Amino acid sequence: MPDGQAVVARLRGASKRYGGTQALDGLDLSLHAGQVTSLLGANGAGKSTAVNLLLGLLAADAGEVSVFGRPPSSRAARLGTGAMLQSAGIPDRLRVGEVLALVRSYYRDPRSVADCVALAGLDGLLERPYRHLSGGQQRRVQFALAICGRPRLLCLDEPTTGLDIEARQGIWRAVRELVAGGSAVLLTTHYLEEAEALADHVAVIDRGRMLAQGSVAAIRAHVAQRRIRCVSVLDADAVARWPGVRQAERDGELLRIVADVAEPVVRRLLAADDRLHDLEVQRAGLADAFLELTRTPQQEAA
Ligand SMILES: Nc1ncnc2c1ncn2[C@@H]1O[C@H](COP(=O)(O)OP(=O)(O)OP(=O)(O)O)[C@@H](O)[C@H]1O
Repeated sequence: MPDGQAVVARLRGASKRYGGTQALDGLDLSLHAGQVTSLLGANGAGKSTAVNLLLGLLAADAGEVSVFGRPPSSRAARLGTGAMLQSAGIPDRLRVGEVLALVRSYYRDPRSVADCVALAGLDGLLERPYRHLSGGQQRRVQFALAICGRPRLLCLDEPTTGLDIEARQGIWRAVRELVAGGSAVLLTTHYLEEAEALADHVAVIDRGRMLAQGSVAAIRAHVAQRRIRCVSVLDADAVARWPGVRQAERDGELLRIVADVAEPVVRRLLAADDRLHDLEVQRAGLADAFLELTRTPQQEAA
């Protein structure tokens, strides 16, 4: 667990059931000031439910939920929390500048319009009716609304889905800036490279339970494997039987290998094929670790 930073929000043993579906099952999660926590999990794992509990939009059936030490539905928690959810509910007859003015008016010390425009990339959009914006532009407006109250807790539920690379990187820059200013950010995403780029802390959940949590490096360490790639004429099935090789397959002229430890396999490859070239070795990424963890749901938390 990250330490040294104040806990801003917490789920403790939180459970939530919808009819026959146990969406959250005793989940513990702490969000710390100045850190991005990325909540990862397959579709239906319970991520949005956790976010909705923190926002006070749903009540837990059991366990405790607190934001700044208070119930999420309290005024202090609501005014100190910004959120970007999967559905926005913005009155779409308004212009972007009008929506922003409306939401800014809720807060005592809102961020300036110029800051919101710069952080969310809204240049040239303030006069446009919200309903005429592209999906990606609407997401940027939603981000501006989430941050305009200078939230100490920012919940972003799949914020960059459908955004182009530039817009996505704009949101990443803004998140880094907010975190550097001390906000706690909860980010749910299916883009694992996004979690890899932003998260100080990663929590992987499955069927409403915590599977593993820790730094990106700690989660990656669940999978020690290396990926080896080279152009070689060696027979993939034969290589797959070498000691320490988990998997080998041919992809055109490429041989792709997954190995427990790279060096002995690389030595043997070079010895077996003196015309082998374009050799690359990569460590497992967060995506490999995520797949491994969610394939073996009984695995203990880190
Ligand atoms: N209002 C609801 N009524 C009934 N079941 C629901 C409701 N909301 C969520 N669920 C169920 O609860 C489980 C968790 O849903 P949740 O939306 O929290 O998952 P998620 O991890 O956010 O998924 P995704 O990645 O698809 O957004 C799912 O099985 C979902 O079908």
